[in-house]
Amino acid sequence: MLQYNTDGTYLRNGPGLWDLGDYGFRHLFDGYATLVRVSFRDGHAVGAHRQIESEAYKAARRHGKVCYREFSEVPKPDSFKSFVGQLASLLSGNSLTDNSNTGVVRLGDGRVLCLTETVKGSIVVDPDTLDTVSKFEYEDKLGGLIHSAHPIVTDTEFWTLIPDLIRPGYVVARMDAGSNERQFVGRVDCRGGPAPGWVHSFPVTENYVVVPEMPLRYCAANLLRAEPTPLYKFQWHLESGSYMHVMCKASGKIVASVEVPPFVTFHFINAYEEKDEEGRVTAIIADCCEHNADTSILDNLRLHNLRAFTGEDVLTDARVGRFRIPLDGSPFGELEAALDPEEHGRGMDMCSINPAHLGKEYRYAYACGARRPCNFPNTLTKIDLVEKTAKNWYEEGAVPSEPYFVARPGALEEDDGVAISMVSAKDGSGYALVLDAKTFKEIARAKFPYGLPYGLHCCWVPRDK
Ligand SMILES: CC1=C(/C=C/C(C)=C\C=C\C(C)=C\C=C\C=C(C)\C=C\C=O)C(C)(C)CCC1
Ligand SMILES: [Fe+2]
Repeated sequence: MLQYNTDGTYLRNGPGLWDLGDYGFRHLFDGYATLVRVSFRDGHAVGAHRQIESEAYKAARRHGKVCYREFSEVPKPDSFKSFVGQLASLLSGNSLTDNSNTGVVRLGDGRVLCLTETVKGSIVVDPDTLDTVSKFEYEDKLGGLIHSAHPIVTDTEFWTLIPDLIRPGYVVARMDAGSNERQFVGRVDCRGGPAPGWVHSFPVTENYVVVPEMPLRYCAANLLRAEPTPLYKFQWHLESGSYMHVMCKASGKIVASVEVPPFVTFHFINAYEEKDEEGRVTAIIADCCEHNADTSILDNLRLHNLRAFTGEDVLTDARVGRFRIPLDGSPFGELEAALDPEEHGRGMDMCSINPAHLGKEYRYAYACGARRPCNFPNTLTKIDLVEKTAKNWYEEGAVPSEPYFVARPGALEEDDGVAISMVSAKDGSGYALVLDAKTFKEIARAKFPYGLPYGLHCCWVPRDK
């Protein structure tokens, strides 16, 4: 029995199925999407889980093998002829996966969408039955085969970033709630390297979109390869430089483009406008889960490493990376740790905030941190960016997923609510964990009748909506 007075459904998406008969995937991000639901009602929790019926998943089930290009795996060409065929289908985007195993968002009009990095991998699901309802198809001419897996979604709009691999750059687009038509807002040309930097996510402020250009760049040749390369679909171009661009939401004009120290991030936490005493915007502050400019986190996440914890501390260090992007025309921006990474055990990823503070000044972030030695983030951490401290939750041998913040209805304070996570316990069982976001102490846990795989991102569907 849960003593928790917010009714609604917590949804979590992630790559949950890594085995096809005798064949096993090798990387965490390859798994076929598993959607989990925990519905809270009158103090009780009811759970369910289901595979998303993507074309990639259905074809793999039908043929007992990988049929589309996943994060690290690609279909094995049976012959040179079929390889040529694959090349053609890659150029058209046909061979790319629609395995929407990364995020789940509730759009302003109530539709629930599962997402990955491919545009075709946007799939509408039913949050009650977990049915795969339909493909989400854009009704515009913007095109693009890949996009940021994390759009910015509010009750009224949707912002997305589309990398352009042909003419290296990014297109920024927005879409009204209730529509399937993205509108072109503006374009950022890359300042370095042969291809755009990977944009798994990006932040916005009230008036600006921040476009990151990191030295971990998409690589067309790696997209074509049959075997996983050390950096999968990407290449590290330290020499290309790292940049942060700021685009005005209203005009689509670039108001700042600065060089910054090298960085590696999947997840931006939030961003806001820094103002002087007269209320003029002087800089953009953008925070992310930053892996100390080290790409080896991608290797850390190979299933072989995750399944073989030897007691050795192998998780690479991460921090809350805080960018300061000046708007006065200076050519350089800053990147520093927002707090001492020891506060959260030098592990930092899978973050959430109070959505009421999206794009605005904020104080708290919730994420997965580390208690060392470990091979994967194994704590939940509440970061106080003002005090520069962290409160940590830990249970021996447990692996918690993204702590997702849900505000208490009528809340006035930023941390008035709960953080919900799903935890895999040491004995293989699992439970949904509800932490008081203020104290970061456990309020309730609901045990599942069976263990569930690890998962990535979440959303909340309030009961009345
Ligand atoms: C990147 C491309 C593709 C696929 C991307 C996919 C399937 C997922 C990416 C997920 C990410 C980046 C998740 C990050 C999680 C980080 C964790 C758990 C960190 C923990 C460390 O502390 C396609 C779809 C194959 C297309 C090409 C590009
Ligand atoms: Fe993500």
